[in-house]
Amino acid sequence: MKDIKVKLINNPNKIISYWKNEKFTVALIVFFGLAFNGGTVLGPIYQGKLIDSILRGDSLSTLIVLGIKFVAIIVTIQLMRYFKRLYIRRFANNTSATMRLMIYNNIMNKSIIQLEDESAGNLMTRAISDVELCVEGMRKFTTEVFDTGVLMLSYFISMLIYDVKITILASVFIPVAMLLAEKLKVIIYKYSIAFRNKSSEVADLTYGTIENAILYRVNGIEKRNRDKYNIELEDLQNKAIKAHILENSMQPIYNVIAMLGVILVIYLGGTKTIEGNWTVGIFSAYIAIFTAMAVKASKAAKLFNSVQKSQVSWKRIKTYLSEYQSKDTFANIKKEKTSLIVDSLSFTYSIGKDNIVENINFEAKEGEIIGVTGPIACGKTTLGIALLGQYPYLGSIKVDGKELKSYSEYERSQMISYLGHRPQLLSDTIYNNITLGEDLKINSVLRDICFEDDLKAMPERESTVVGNNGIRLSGGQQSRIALARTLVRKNKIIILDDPFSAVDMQTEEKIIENLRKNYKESIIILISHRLSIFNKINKVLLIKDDKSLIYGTHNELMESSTLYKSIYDLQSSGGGIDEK
Ligand SMILES: Nc1ncnc2c1ncn2[C@@H]1O[C@H](COP(=O)(O)OP(=O)(O)OP(=O)(O)O)[C@@H](O)[C@H]1O
Repeated sequence: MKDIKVKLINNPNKIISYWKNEKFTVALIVFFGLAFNGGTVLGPIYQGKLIDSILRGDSLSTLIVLGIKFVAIIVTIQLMRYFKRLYIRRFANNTSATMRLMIYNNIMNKSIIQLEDESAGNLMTRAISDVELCVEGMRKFTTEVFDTGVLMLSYFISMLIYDVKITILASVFIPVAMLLAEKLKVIIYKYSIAFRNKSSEVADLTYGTIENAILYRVNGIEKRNRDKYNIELEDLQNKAIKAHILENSMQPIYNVIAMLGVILVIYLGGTKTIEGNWTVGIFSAYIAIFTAMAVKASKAAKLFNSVQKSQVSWKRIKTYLSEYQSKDTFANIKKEKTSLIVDSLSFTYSIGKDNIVENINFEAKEGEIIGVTGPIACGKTTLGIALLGQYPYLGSIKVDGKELKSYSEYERSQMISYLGHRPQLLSDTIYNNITLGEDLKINSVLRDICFEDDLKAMPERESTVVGNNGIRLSGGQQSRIALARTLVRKNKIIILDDPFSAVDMQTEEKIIENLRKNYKESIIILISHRLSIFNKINKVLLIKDDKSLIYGTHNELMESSTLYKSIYDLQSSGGGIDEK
């Protein structure tokens, strides 16, 4: 199927928009749907004419002409059916792609706070599986508008043309079957939603189990976890049975109700035929049309059910469908010297909660490395995150004289790079992990992070695939590749949170030396517990337990802060800040 284009859509949270978005395809569906379903009735009509012609003893040539017409009608109708199906499938594919794009766009535009609230990955996986169900319901609905709606209408009209009284009397049972199906959908909906929710829970549990398999094994809790998983699976099965049993067990009942009218058709139509008011061919055509209509009507429940199921999915994805926002990639960043002025900065993750860091003041200029240290949980990581400007903050963070929050998100991403605690490596090559798909030279950054010897031992060099989360690399290699990613663009401000925890002290020293030499246009914020290299950097920010600060050079802090001096001395003699 060619020329499937993913189109942006207005009002993506209204389901009708998806039909509007595919106007041309929908027009073709309507054309072929009307032609196929409207024309289908001609099949039994011509079949009846053929029977009458045989009974009348018409000549062979008349029979052949009638036979050819009959075959031509059948072939044309089937062709119409083929095109109707083709375009409905195209509508479904396009809609599915559009919905996925809108969900992707919505997630990509969520703020960092919203993304932390719900795991973006899980959310996306769940929403995508709902897209499939929802679109399947939309496809069935579109199909059934013609296969049930138009078809039944054309059957009904042709039956009325044959005989109004018989048609009205015999068709009375059909709305009863449809009404029953319609009423039961509420109950089916209830069970269906319980099944879908459980299914999501089990999916989450499955992902969690895969992710934590080794943890469970090492700690000997595999059995406990398996037992819990089994209980959840049993519950899922029960809910699946309840959701499906009612839906499927009702079908024969609808059939019987809808078909009750056939008794009347046989009696009244038969009498009419015996009396000579109908030919055998008309009688046969009428029975065929009525039976087809009754069967269609009894299957209307399927339509209601599929619409109902798709509504369940639609409700779940609806909240993730919002107007497309293209990411702006315009950056107005000063080329000249970088400066950072932090004034009375206070920050907490959730509005209304106590500040985690408070009244932070310091200044830095390009070429400087600023160390941030302090006891466990004093807020070092939090300060690093606050300096990214992704969360709301109080006070001021000025980069090159302009308030950080007044830069656009894209500009901030171009000015500041950040290395968090976890290396967050992609299951890709070393090169792609560093460049994130951009065309960048990485030789010098590999030298800066002292990775050249490591690379020599890898036959594929920078094309080495690191495995899921960098599993094929050592801890120190993982953290240095993540460090290289943070350094490679030489952003104005580089925030490194504990980058050397998996690196030996000698390598750490060499890397710091490289940073000093080769990143003279950047300001580096180096968060660390380990103070051994703090005598080689420009300034140190010590955050104390009571949230108070000391800012100065290493030598100044050694003189002015007994806390800093004692930590430094302790670590120099083999202890650490945590023991303090
Ligand atoms: N995302 C978060 N939401 C709410 N509170 C958080 C969040 N992250 C950290 N905190 C809280 O902020 C406080 C400071 O944590 P932070 O990680 O900044 O300290 P740290 O000095 O970097 O710690 P460590 O030395 O252990 O690395 C802690 O009390 C922690 O519970």
